[in-house]
Amino acid sequence: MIQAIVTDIEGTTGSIHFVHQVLFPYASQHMADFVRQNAHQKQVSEQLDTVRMLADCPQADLAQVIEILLTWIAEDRKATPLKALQGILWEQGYQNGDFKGHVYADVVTQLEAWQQQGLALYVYSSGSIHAQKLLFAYSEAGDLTPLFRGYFDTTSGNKREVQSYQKIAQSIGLPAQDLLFLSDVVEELDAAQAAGWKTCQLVREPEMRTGTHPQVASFAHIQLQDF
Ligand SMILES: CSCCC(=O)C(=O)COP(=O)(O)O
Ligand SMILES: [Mg+2]
Repeated sequence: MIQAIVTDIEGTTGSIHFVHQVLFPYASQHMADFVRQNAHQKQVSEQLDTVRMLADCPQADLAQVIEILLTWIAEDRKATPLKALQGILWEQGYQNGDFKGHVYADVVTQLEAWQQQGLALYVYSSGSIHAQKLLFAYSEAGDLTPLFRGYFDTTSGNKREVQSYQKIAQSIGLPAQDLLFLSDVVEELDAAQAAGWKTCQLVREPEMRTGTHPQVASFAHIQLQDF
């Protein structure tokens, strides 16, 4: 019996458009100034050092690190230090009211219903935990953070790797077969399934109908008794 639901964000709880046409452009636009102004802060300098290490450029100066970060944003690289910096940087955008987190209406209704039924709800996204909390705290539907019991990001591992789901199941403290993972990306669902999880693919756009996982177009169509 499903006891906990873990959901992806981009393409699942909210639109791909919001992430790629609002959040990523905001990060690209503000990254250089943000890095230059905050490079001396520990939480930023540590991430910049990790960027240098991952890029195999230990001597890179600030201008080069900024170039690497901008390239990674353009490539949609799920690199943990980039995601950490984006999270810090987006905070200002949310606080200024430059944008609100996009969440589909069916998601809000269904998450509330599941919470009422006693299910434990979690998020697993490549965006940093800080970025996840911001998106749901400043969502178009208001502060949705009380819905979630916990958050997981790439510090638990890559979303396409089986071990990430094993680690998250251990952290949640429930058997894998009692966990349902919701995502739009088949490779992520394949990894969760290989770890013993139940899976369901969100197909928000018809052209995304690929793979062999159970598919729904909306959270409203997810029937937990079918898993
Ligand atoms: C957490 S908000 C920003 C989302 C993001 O940065 C991203 O890369 C989307 O990843 P997801 O795993 O939710 O598809
Ligand atoms: Mg996704």
